[in-house]
Amino acid sequence: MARGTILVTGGAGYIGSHVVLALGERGERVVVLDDLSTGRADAVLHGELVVGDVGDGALVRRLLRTHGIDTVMHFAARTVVPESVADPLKYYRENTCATRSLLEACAAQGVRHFVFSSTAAVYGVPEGGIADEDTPTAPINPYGSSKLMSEWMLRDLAATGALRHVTLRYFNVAGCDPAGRIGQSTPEATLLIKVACEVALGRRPELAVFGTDYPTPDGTGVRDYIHVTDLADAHLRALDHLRAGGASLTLNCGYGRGYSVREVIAAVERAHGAPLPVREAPRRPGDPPMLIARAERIREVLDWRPRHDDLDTIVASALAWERRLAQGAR
Ligand SMILES: NC(=O)c1ccc[n+]([C@@H]2O[C@H](COP(=O)([O-])OP(=O)(O)OC[C@H]3O[C@@H](n4cnc5c(N)ncnc54)[C@H](O)[C@@H]3O)[C@@H](O)[C@H]2O)c1
Ligand SMILES: O=c1ccn([C@@H]2O[C@H](COP(=O)(O)OP(=O)(O)O[C@H]3O[C@H](CO)[C@H](O)[C@H](O)[C@H]3O)[C@@H](O)[C@H]2O)c(=O)[nH]1
Repeated sequence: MARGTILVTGGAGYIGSHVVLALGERGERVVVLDDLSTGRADAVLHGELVVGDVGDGALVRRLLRTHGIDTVMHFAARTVVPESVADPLKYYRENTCATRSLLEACAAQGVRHFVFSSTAAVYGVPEGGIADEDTPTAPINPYGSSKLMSEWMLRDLAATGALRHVTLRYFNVAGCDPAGRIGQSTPEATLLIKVACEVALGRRPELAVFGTDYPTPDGTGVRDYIHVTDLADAHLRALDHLRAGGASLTLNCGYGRGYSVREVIAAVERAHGAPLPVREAPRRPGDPPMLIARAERIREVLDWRPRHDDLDTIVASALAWERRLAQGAR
């Protein structure tokens, strides 16, 4: 069957740009729609970039029609948990309402396949800190709620037979393209590994450890960090699954192992070769103590085989990219 063109929303952002690169390496036809609010045009190394809002229904319908798009990969979103606590309606507008508008356009134009960037934040505080795909969803911050509502709309639309979807619930994504072509360039980043690398290179004065009294082995937050290149591969496999006629799926994307904030700091110190200036700080609003994936299903169903499942590898690639940024790269 002929491969249709893929619309990648948010393809100029951190994760989206890595997936666009992987699609390009496979010779897929790609159109990126991104408003460049946190993404960068020069991170789009493949396909055509259209600058615009994913919530602009008329624009999206025109793109779907004129490019003959049969698959949408939807990354565009606001992604900062504490910001969502402070400004929840922004998250419901930019994540939930924009996704509703996108889905409406997809249904109207006959898009058949949809790959959605969801999040482990839909689980809230799962028992034991570990979640499989059947763990009840109970988000504890508006970011997670905004994404869960999007999941529900997608599920319900798929139930009408309009399209099939793979919803990928990412745990904590980190690291950069091992070849150093693109990386994480998010301005005013809040994610731990990115921030720690900025501190290592003197671009920030210190690293705040948000919470040292969690019920975890060393008192700091525990997360399941997954390399962005392995995550990009999961997207290609999701695409192949849908093209082969596979059923709609919801899958965790993680390695099934957790690291504390202190363990991440130690890994950055190993890669950097020097201690980081660290300050203990209060808990950050909206943060669960521990979030680890049970991630067997994606291996079984998509035959996903991660190749970068190692914290030191993840951190080394993130630090290498940060050095390039410090030298003026994108
Ligand atoms: N980074 C993580 O650890 C993580 C974890 C779980 C889920 N996710 C999800 O993955 C997706 C990508 O996240 P990321 O880390 O690459 O973030 P990012 O901010 O780097 O990328 C988001 C991209 O979407 C664009 N965008 C935002 N709003 C838009 C709009 N209304 N119209 C068009 N473009 C818009 C931004 O300019 C940016 O390029 C998001 O949906 C996020 O919720 C990320
Ligand atoms: O400067 C920092 C930054 C983070 N942390 C801590 O490090 C851990 C990881 O925090 P991140 O900000 O790196 O990531 P989150 O777990 O908050 O959230 C990320 O992963 C989630 C899923 O697990 C969501 O999908 C979300 O999009 C994405 O931001 C948390 O315990 C946090 O408190 C610090 O101590 N200091």
